[in-house]
Amino acid sequence: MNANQQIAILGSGNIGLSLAKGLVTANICQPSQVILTRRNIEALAEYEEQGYQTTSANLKAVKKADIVVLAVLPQQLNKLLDEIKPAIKSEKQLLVSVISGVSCDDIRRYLEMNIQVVRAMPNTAIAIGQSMTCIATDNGSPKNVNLVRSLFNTVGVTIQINEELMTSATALCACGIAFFLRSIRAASQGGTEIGFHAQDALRMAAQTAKGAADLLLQLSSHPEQEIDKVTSPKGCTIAGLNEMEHHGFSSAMIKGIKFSAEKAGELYHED
Ligand SMILES: NC(=O)C1=CN([C@@H]2O[C@H](COP(=O)(O)OP(=O)(O)OC[C@H]3O[C@@H](n4cnc5c(N)ncnc54)[C@H](O)[C@@H]3O)[C@@H](O)[C@H]2O)C=CC1
Ligand SMILES: O=C(O)[C@@H]1CCC=N1
Repeated sequence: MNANQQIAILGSGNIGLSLAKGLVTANICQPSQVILTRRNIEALAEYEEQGYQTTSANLKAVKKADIVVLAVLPQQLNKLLDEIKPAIKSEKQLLVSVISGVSCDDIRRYLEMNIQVVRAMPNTAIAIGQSMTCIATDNGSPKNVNLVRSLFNTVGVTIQINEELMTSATALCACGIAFFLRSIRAASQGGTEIGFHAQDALRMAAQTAKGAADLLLQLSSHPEQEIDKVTSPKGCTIAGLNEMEHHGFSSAMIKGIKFSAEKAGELYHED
């Protein structure tokens, strides 16, 4: 972003604030170029002290912004769109939506406007520059898609996918943070039961998970290839692994991800 541009994040909750922190930490913009909105702006006091613009006035924020990020819950979106519609100029702003289960077309239809919309599905690791962000659009120009990708590339890794796969991307990557965290937590609980203090067990489990992920990412290898290197014949790894599989370890993860993807597809249109 150049120094004159401003980005408005409408709905500065968990993911909106993670995005703001990530962009500032990566030096993409100064806090003063980021307008954070939230209904209760007292919750943003610490951000205001750090130099971010904070307001509950979405309309004013949109008027000032070049890039508008929609970051409210799916069920809060229509009310927000009603509020900001008068300030949206298709030739001025780019709309970026991180909202699960809402298509680019849903947004255009609701606004009754032919504005470019690019969807981005980050995860909360964006706050530390480690997001896996999936990008999709049905009418964004290559220039705008590249702009959004370049923003999110500074706070992790991006991949462009077909929009139909965005609910799947939500389950695998955005919800995925919680799934992997729960498995690390479970490993640490096992570690405590076999003798480590809880704090040590958690650190040991987290670093082991990080090492496992990096083996795949840095060596471009397959999990089973790396697993084969750990499982000594008649050893304790294969014994533990098979015991986990007898209890449905892989199956639980697969079923959970499928269920999560189904739910992601229903979030906007339910109730
Ligand atoms: N939390 C996550 O890891 C991810 C969330 N998402 C999507 O991002 C969106 C937000 O999720 P979270 O940050 O988890 O929810 P959240 O509830 O933490 O944040 C939403 C924020 O929007 C604010 N808000 C609601 N209506 C508003 C309005 N009219 N004007 C201004 N602010 C308003 C709420 O006060 C709240 O702070 C959802 O659509 C979710 O599907 C996408 C990827 C990852
Ligand atoms: O749980 C949710 O609905 C949101 C979407 C992806 C991550 N959190």
